[in-house]
Amino acid sequence: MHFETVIGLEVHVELKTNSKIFSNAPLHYGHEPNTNLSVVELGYPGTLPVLNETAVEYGMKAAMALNMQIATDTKFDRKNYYYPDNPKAYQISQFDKPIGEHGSLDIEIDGKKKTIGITRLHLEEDAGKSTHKDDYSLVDLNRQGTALVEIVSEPDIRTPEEAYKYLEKIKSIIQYTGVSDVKMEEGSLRCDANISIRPVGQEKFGTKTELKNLNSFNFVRKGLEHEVKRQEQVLLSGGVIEQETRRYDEKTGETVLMRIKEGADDYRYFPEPDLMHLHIDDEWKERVRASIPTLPDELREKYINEYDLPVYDAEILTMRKEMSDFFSEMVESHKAGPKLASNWLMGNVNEYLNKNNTELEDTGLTAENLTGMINIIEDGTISSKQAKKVFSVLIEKGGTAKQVAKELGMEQISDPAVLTGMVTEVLDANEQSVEDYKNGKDRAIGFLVGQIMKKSKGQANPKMVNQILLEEINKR
Ligand SMILES: Nc1ncnc2c1ncn2[C@@H]1O[C@H](COP(=O)(O)OP(=O)(O)OP(=O)(O)O)[C@@H](O)[C@H]1O
Ligand SMILES: [Mg+2]
Ligand SMILES: [Mg+2]
Repeated sequence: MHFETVIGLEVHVELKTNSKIFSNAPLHYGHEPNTNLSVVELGYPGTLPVLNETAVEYGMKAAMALNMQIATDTKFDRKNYYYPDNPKAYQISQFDKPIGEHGSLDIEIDGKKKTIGITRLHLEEDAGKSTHKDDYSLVDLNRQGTALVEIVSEPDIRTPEEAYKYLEKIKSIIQYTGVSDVKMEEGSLRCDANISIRPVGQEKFGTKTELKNLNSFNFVRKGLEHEVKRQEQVLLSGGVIEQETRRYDEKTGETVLMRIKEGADDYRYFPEPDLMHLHIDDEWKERVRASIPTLPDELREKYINEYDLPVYDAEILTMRKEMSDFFSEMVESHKAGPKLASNWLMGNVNEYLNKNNTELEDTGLTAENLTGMINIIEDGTISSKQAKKVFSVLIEKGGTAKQVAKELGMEQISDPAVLTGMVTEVLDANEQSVEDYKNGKDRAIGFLVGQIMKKSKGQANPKMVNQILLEEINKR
């Protein structure tokens, strides 16, 4: 029997607000445990939540960037559950009136566009963080009350690879809006993956399991791949899939049972009595909409159509906003050739960023100086080999390419008069080679070029040397 896979993803994104969603406690990643707290997060009786306006705007921004309709009337609800990292014993979330609905995003699979529906985006507060040791557990409530959006996809995803692409796209779009750092390693982007299989041709969905503890996009893909196989085995051996939550184990690459999944009824959702309905008028919506920058899909089209970049280049350059801003500045403000600019960014620059695990904005490189370097390669001031050394200095320390090349003593000799002088000297000293060349031994040229390069300590412009050499030989 052949099965088809059905996947729906829940993505949680922490919003980069200065304070928490329902209190003025500050937000900092990596602070001493249990220091960024107020009585609201601690659930003291008699405390009241106050909604953070920026969190609402950030939620709207993310929802708009994902092509969603923004609610005019929205409200908050209590989702009740007890866990040590949730001292109030409920989470304020949104149940039946989320801030955003009916969205979508496009992914590309084998060169074809596929649209994935997004059911909803709702605002909620994050829980604290538990760390489990051998015989005890630690609770850090700093994260408690952090503004969060949950973005729930339609079950439109059909393969683990599509799930991977969907996550990359969501990450990129949210990163462009600036409402979150979307760093999976710091937990500001997290993903739960729901998955079921059904016999090919069957319309009704199979029972789903939900995978948690997926700490990278790669683990999401691997966890789903494993879960497809596991569910197939269960069904083929006559078993049934239980609706359950499973944990992905990074060491074994397998998924293991965590708990039988609660249904929505178990949470006893009810309207949050301490917060009023929130009305979002058109004026507010439009103000927020106007603050959304050009998003990656639109930029990608522009790079392909206006700058003639290959699809691959356009895709890589538009993944992160810093990168596309940098590229656009090179091309638009400093008139760099798009393909040359792209080659450097996708090649040496990306290689450096990956190797050093750093971001473009934390290096010494500027769009102006990288363009300047490309220009002095083009006009022959430095060779492309020398450029590698100049580049290292530019990205590590900064400076202009001209100045760095001068400091490294590597400016190419491109003055025709100086080069002609060198060529003449070498020809005078190697009459036999000149003779050989005239008798058809082409290899003699290589020897002569070598002598000139040696004389110039490698600094002669090779293109010009070749040209002048041939002219001077022909004169003899
Ligand atoms: N049969 C199915 N197979 C695979 N995915 C499914 C199936 N049915 C629903 N889904 C997906 O599962 C996800 C359910 O997420 P949702 O947030 O609505 O519920 P939940 O996981 O029960 O709630 P909670 O936020 O409490 O975890 C959605 O992305 C949906 O597309
Ligand atoms: Mg959910
Ligand atoms: Mg879920």
